[in-house]
Amino acid sequence: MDKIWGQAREELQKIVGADSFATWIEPLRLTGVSEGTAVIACPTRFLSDWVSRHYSDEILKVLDRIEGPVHRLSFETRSQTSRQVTAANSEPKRPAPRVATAAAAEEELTAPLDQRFTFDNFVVGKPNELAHAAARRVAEGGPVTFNPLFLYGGVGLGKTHLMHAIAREIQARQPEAKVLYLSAEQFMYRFVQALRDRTVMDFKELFRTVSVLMVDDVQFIAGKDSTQEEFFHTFNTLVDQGKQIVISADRAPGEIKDMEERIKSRLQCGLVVDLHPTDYELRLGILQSKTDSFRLQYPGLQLAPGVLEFLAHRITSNVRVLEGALQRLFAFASLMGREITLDMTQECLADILRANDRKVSIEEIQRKVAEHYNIRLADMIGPKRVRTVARPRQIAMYLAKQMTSRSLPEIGRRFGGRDHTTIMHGVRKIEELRSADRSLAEDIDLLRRLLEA
Ligand SMILES: Nc1ncnc2c1ncn2[C@@H]1O[C@H](COP(=O)(O)OP(=O)(O)OP(=O)(O)O)[C@@H](O)[C@H]1O
Repeated sequence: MDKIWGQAREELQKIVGADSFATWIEPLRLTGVSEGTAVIACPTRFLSDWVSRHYSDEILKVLDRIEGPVHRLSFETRSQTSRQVTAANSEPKRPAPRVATAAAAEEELTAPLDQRFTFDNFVVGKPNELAHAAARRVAEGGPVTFNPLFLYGGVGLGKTHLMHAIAREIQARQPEAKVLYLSAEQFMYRFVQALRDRTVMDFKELFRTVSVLMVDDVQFIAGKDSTQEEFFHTFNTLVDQGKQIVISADRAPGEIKDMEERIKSRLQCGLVVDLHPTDYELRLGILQSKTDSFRLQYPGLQLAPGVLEFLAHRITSNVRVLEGALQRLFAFASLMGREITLDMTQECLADILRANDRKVSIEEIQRKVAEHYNIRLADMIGPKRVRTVARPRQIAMYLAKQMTSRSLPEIGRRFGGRDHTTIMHGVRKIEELRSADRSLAEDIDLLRRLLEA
């Protein structure tokens, strides 16, 4: 069974994506297949409900392909108290009314925490230091100083990572504390289910007995009136009882449209902190930290100097994209059995690099470098070979290769019709010098920053 499930997991990861896979599919196990029914063990009822509603088609298709006819999924939760069956092309069965104990029900409610999202793995830099410090403070427990802690920021900047890290840390420090972590979407889903099953009182009771409530992506309930109402009451009760609440969203409370004013104002009562877009240093730090873990996964892979710096400069959209790019690069290099070089990086990540292209032109680069080294712009394209001119020219070639998506022959044309091998030589020369000559490396960083500004 493990072999079949191993294969199925690989396929499912490709279909649903790494994040959803880690959250929803990773905790599942296939325990048997008989007469067209695959039995899947699931740690909580909440997870099995969610998976059967959102991923049963994908799981059925994959198992059917690998294992032969599979028409139905049967989910077994750890307690074995219930079995939920989902058939292909049919609506999921309505779960039977529950008479679970409070502890079991709570376990069902809490969304699974991603093992990778810990404080240790979170790289701190200027843009996220305040959010990180606040998250740490909440995770340490002790008297509640700000309630709620409201974390917000753009896509993929680490909100969920910090939320999971807080939840894990509190659980580790105070095993008796009831930490309830879930997304606002899951909150709504459970609330609607409670309405349908007429178990709203249980739902209320459950939420109101937790020690720490953490709700991710709260903007999701904007415009969902009855869910907002319920959320508001839960929120107030917990705050009144001095229980810690942690909320995340993709924007500041005041900017969430279709959210009731009273909720917005409640959300702003504690500490509101912003995860700012990453800067170069933070991106480089994250890449270095991820590279350390990839090195364990792909032992023996060589990484040429300058590749991480190149990625940190060129991929500025968000950390998820940055991570994905690095992952692809390591997987590609390991398949090819080759060192990760700048050329390979550009080839393998062409699509991501294009999407992140900051559109610095070669002319701008030449102008800035000429200004910086106090040489004439005409010398950038001219034939002079004295070092005081040739070195800045090579630096400009290097920056053109790193900061634009132009090919070597194209760059050559902009440098007075030079051959692509001359450009390649220039780029290599600067790569070598960069690692040996600190002041040159600093000069290049400064130039790059000026060009990015
Ligand atoms: N400072 C950081 N250090 C290490 N990894 C980070 C950091 N910031 C983000 N990441 C990683 O980037 C990825 C995206 O982060 P996360 O899911 O927390 O983003 P988010 O802000 O919740 O995004 P969304 O708005 O899409 O929900 C995760 O894999 C996370 O581990």
